[in-house]
Amino acid sequence: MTLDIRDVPEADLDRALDLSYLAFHLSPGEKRRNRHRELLRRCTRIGVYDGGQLAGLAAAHLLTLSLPGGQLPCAAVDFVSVAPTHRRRGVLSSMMAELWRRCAADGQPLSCLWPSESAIYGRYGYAPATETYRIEIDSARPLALRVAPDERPLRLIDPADAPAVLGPLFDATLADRAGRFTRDEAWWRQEVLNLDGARESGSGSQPPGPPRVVVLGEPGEPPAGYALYRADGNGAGTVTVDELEAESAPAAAALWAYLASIDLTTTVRVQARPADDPLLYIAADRDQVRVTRQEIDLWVRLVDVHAALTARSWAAPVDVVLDLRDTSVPANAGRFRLTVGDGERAGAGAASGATSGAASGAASGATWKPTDDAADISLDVRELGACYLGGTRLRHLVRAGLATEHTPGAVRRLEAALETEWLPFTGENY
Ligand SMILES: CC(=O)SCCNC(=O)CCNC(=O)[C@H](O)C(C)(C)COP(=O)(O)OP(=O)(O)OC[C@H]1O[C@@H](n2cnc3c(N)ncnc32)[C@H](O)[C@@H]1OP(=O)(O)O
Repeated sequence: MTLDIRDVPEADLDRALDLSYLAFHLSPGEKRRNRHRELLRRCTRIGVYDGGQLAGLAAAHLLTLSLPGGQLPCAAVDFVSVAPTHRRRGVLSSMMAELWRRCAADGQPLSCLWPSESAIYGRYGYAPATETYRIEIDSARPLALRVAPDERPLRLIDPADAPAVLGPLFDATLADRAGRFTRDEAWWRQEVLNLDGARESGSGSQPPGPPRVVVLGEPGEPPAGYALYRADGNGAGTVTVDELEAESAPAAAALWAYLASIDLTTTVRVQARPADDPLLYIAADRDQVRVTRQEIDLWVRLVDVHAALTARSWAAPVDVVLDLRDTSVPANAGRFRLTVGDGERAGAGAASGATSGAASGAASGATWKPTDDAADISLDVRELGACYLGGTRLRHLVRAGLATEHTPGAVRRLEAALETEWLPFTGENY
């Protein structure tokens, strides 16, 4: 069997979708298929051909991910499918190797994905980097909060107007939360608001199509917060919250109080919230606001460690030598000195919301240089990726035996530099 790895041309988009549906056991209708075709058309597409047969497919959306104090282009892997007749012969491994080459050529220092099975992607250097909570509010009674709600008016707006009205507030959140994707108008319309109704939104009895959009603030002024939600039922129904952003705790309190007071509903179900969501602290009765599920969210891979480390901001100065293992991308492997000389300046980038553009190493104040000096810490690129957005504590990985500290105190110092004000959060899927 001679396998040939090459780009999947647009002419093969339908074959690629058929392979994907075969691998995932799906039979979508025309609307969903059209959506998938359009998504796949915009992706980088790597195919493995066995003669005339497409036997393997890996695609990557070209997205931009928020980092502590910045943003970087990110290859967001999707549609990974190998024909059942060709599995376990290294097809996936060959596609991942090709993906690293493409990332280097296309200037994407990061890659991310949601795995179909957690056991698959660690071997390729991916690690869980963000976490999400599912939250349920018992709204059969008024929501008791310890913070007085912002008293500005709430209004429902046409979802078609939402990208323009909500976009600036969402963009501002990127400076606080690493792990989020930037959005353009098309992303808002199709992926977030489902304006064409092609996305598989609406679980169970929840209606598909666009969500309700409620905005906090005086008309004509920038909103202080918003929520995207759906309501169903008749008497004991459920409000399902897709997204909620607020500029302050009182603004968030106003929106949560609104969602919990919608008539004919008794439960508010929140699909994805950060693990440090202020709601968990301002709820006066924590029995009324329960975390019903805790999940790994986004998996991240540092494809170009130098670009990744010099693009983020750092919370404290640090000077450590890391002995880094990377079996898939050898250019990352070796002993390197990470120096962040000016912690104050590095932190200021995040505080001022310096989020525009791609890699901007100048703002981070970090250098990452090869060295012959003895290592302070040894670890795999997978563990560095887990800590990169600030969601995993390096000391926990050392305690778990996945990284080694050679110089006492080095792990604490690096951990202090990696720390972020808020935990990273993704909160949406593509
Ligand atoms: C981001 C995404 O799109 S996630 C979606 C992934 N796709 C799916 O789940 C669809 C159904 N499954 C498939 O299409 C295939 O089985 C794939 C893509 C998961 C694996 O493709 P294959 O070509 O069989 O993988 P390949 O032969 O390259 O295996 C590489 C390694 O991963 C391991 N591996 C592959 N699949 C799995 C799995 N499901 N669970 C655990 N290990 C796995 C192999 O054992 C092998 O290990 P080794 O390097 O130690 O020998």
